[in-house]
This record gives sequence, structure tokens and C-alpha cells, in this order.
Amino acid sequence: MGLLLEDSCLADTALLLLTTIYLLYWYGTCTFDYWKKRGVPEIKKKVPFLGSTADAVLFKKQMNLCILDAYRELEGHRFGGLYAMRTPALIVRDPELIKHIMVKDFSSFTDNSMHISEKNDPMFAFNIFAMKGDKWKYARSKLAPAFTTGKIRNTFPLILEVCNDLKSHFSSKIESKDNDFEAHELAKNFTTDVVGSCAFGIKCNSLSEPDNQFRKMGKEIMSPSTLWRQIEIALIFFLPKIAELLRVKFIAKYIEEFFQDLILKAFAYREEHPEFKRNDFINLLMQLKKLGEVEMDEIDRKNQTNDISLTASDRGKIEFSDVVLTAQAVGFFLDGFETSSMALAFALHELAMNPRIQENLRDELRKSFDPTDGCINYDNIRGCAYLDNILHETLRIYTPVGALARECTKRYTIPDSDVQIDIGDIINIPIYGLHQDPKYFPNPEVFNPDRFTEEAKKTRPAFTYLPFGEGPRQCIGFRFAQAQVKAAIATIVLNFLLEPSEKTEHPVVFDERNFFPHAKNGLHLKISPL
Ligand code: HEM
Repeated sequence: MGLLLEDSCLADTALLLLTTIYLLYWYGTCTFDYWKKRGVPEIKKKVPFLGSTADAVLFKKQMNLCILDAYRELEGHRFGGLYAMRTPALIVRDPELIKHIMVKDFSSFTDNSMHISEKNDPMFAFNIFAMKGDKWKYARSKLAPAFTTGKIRNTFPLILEVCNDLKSHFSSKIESKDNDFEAHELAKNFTTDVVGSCAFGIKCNSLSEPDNQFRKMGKEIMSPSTLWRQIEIALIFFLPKIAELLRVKFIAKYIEEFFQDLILKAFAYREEHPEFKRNDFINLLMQLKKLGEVEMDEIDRKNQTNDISLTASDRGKIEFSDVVLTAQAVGFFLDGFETSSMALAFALHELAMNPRIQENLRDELRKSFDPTDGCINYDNIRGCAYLDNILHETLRIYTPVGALARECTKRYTIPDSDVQIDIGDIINIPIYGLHQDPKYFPNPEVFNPDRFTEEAKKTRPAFTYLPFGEGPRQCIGFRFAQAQVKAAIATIVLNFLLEPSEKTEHPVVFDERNFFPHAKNGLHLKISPL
């Protein structure tokens, strides 16, 4: 009798276990026929729960390389399906179709696929990258005048101050015969100081004191130090509904408070001292707070770009409260910090690996800058075509944002097909795949800035080179990013010789544990006097 009871208990447990396994398996795979049902070709790899992104989620491959695999597998197709974990996404390969999605038919794809709660995580939710629909349009139209050529020109002297610190930093290293440096760490310290000065109005000296509080807080946002924070951030990106339910925040409370405090103190000081003038982002945020808009000068008006003229209705009107304003300054970390640091670090790496390119750049810089006043200024740096090409080629090979995920906001039929895209469907723009396609960039692994001469650009289709995205949602900070990265490169190349060190690894091996393309073993270089 006892044995019989035990047997039936075991059978019940086994049945329960099998049912649970079956249900879990069903849940982990039930979306995997989405593209097949629509007659869309798709990526073969579909791991339960992890979909086509299993290699990235399991840290087997860096995200950009996963994007490249998917892009290559769909060779010969204009578009195809993949599964970002369980979520179906349509990867679009055809540049003409990409143009439709990003520009011509933008009204069907106005949002990035990101769901962040304003209540729970305001500093991330009010970053315009995460904002949606009319609210995004309103915020973007109000913030765009803060990023014009004229505004960057005004801010440029602050960037140059940090460049001078960079020069002194290297000079004292050379003096003390410590010629080796890790380019990514250096670039992060440089970018932190630029963000501190230009966006928060403070001097943080991360180049000489890399352990300062501002640097530490910036680090916490983008590279959380504890495993628990890493899990929380993975939840926000991969399981946003659960993250919201658990009230997980991307910007942790203590970080939020730190930056909020800095901004409020800066506002208070400037209100008490109206004679204090500084051409930084705080100044522009204060205009937004007081006047409801950022003032535009004659040059801004003359060069009015698409994004400034974006007409926003009052339907999306938001109040530029202290939290919303702080979120814009924190955006320099969220959107601009990793991206710009990577661009600078990899550019230095390639210049060290390519002495002829470095020498040509030095020639161009020497001709462009007047050595008597020793001054780099915004206009002559913008006029350096070769420097521009070097930055573009760096962003092609080491694309910081390897793919974009847009959400369909209005039902759409793909031109020249009968495939319907429904509201909520995700569109993936495989930027890194395009940048590595030999059809557009022959010998894609070779660093060759001449791909970006005016003549060379004419030989390939538009929408095949997209490091800053395109259309109304294009990177709002692209001019600022280029200004700071170019100023740092020019400062270094004009004053020092860059060379590989004994520890340099080339080609770079990407760290599979990092969402962004980081060098697994660092970017070790050597600096010497000229
Ligand atoms: C090399 C550096 C940078 C790269 C490669 C980069 C790249 C990008 C890309 C690919 C996008 C998405 C564009 C799209 O959806 O079409 C983007 C958006 C954005 N970027 Fe950047 N970025 C850089 C630096 C910066 C900087 C310095 C800022 C300063 C605040 C910034 C602020 C933003 C913002 C706010 C958005 C969202 C725009 C919107 O959705 O309306 N970025 N960036």
C-alpha cells in the first residue's frame, strides 16, 4: 500500500515536471513562427527564450558581431526576421528600404523600441532617446537649438581647456618616462571632463584624478560595478515589463540624486550671480526653464536644420521641470559618453597602427592651425577633411551603436512587397552589417580613411553608412561628439607621436561580455615627443 502511494506520488511529480517543462518550452518558443507565417525569410538560429540573440545574451559573441552574422545570413534578401530573445524583429538590409523607414515613411516608425516608466525611472524616461510620439517631438524641437553649429562653436573653448589638460597629462607622463597608456581609459577620462565642463559646468580633472566622484558616478551609469546592477540593467532591456513591475531603474536613486544636486546648485549659483557667464549646456537649460526655449542667434536661424524646424504640437507638451532638465544633462553620459570615448580610443589605436596616415594627418593639422597662436578653433577643425575622414572610418570599423531598433507606430506595408508591419513590430537597422558589407566598403577590415573622400562617397548608395543614425531621430549630439573627438585627436597628433606598445593587440578582439564594442584586452599604446 505504502509503495503504491509512493509510486503515484512520483508519477504525479513527474507529470507536473513534464507539464512545467512543456509549458516553459512552449512559452520560450511560441513566438518563433511569427515571420514564417508572414512569408518572411528568417535567421535559422532560434534558441528557446534566447531567440536569435542567444550568442549575445550568453556572452559568447559581442553584439555587433551577432548583428553582422544575422546581416550576412540574410544575404540576397531585402529584409528578414530574427528573434531578439522572444520578440520578433524585422532586420532590414536594403538601403532604399532603410531610407523609407528612417526618413520618407518616418511617421510609421517614430519611436525607438524602449519602454521606460516616467514615474519609476524619470531620468532615463526623459532622455529623448527613450521618449515617444508627440512628447518626443516636442522635447526634440525644444532641445535641438542647443546642439547647433553656433552653440558648439560657443562651447568649443571649454573643450579646448580639457585638451590642454590632456596635453599636460601626456607631457608629464613623458617627463616621468611613463610612455605607455591604455587609450580607452584615457578617452573615458577625457570625455568625463568634457561632459563635466560642458554639460554640468564643473571641472573634474579626471585625467589627473581618475577616482574623483563625478567620474565614479559616470562609471556607475554606464558600467555598473555590481552583478546585481548588471542583472537589473539586463532586465530593463530584455524584460522591460518585469523590470517595471519590480520598479527597477536604469539610473539608480543615488546617481539620480547626485546629478540632480549638481544641476540645482549650478542653477542656484547662476541665479544669484547673474554676472556669471559661461557658454555651456547649463546656460541653455536655464534658458529653457525661464523662457520655454533655447535662444537662437542669426547663424542658428540661417543654418536651420530639419530638426530645428520640426513642428511640434502642444499635444506633446511637457514641462521642463528640474528632473526633466537634469535628464538632458545626464543624457551626455547616457548617449554621448561611451560612444564618444570609443570613437576617440579606436581612432588613436588606428593612428598608432598606421604611421603613414598619422603623418598625413599631422601635415594637414599643421597647415590648418596657425602655430604662432597655437590655437585650434572650431572652424579650422571642421575644415580638416582628412581628420573628418579618419573619424568616419573609425566609426565605420568600430561602430559604437551597431544596430537601431525602431518600433512601428502606424500600420505599414513594405514597398514592393505584400508584407505588413503591424503597430508594435520592431524594425532592426543593422548599421554594423552595412558598414562591414564588401559591396559598399571593399576589404571592410582595412582602415582606409580615403573611403570618405567626396568622390568615394558618391560611389556607394546612401543609407549604407549610419554611425549617427538618420532622419528626424538622428543623433542630436553628433556635432558635439565630432567636435570633442576631433579636438582631442588634433591635440595629441600635433604634439606627440603615437605608436603601438609591446602590449598592443591588432586586430582588436572584441569583449564578448560588453554590449558595446570594447577591446577585450584594452587598447595599449605608447606616446613619445615629436
Ligand atoms: C561618436 C559619438 C556618438 C555616436 C556614434 C552616436 C550615435 C547615435 C545613434 C546611432 C543614435 C540613434 C539615431 C537614430 O535613431 O537614428 C543616437 C541618438 C542620440 N544621441 Fe548620439 N551618438 C554619439 C554621441 C552623442 C553625444 C555626445 C550626445 C550628447 C548629448 C548624444 C545624444 C544623443 C541623443 C539625445 C539621441 C536620441 C535622439 C532622438 O531620439 O531624438 N549622442 N546617437
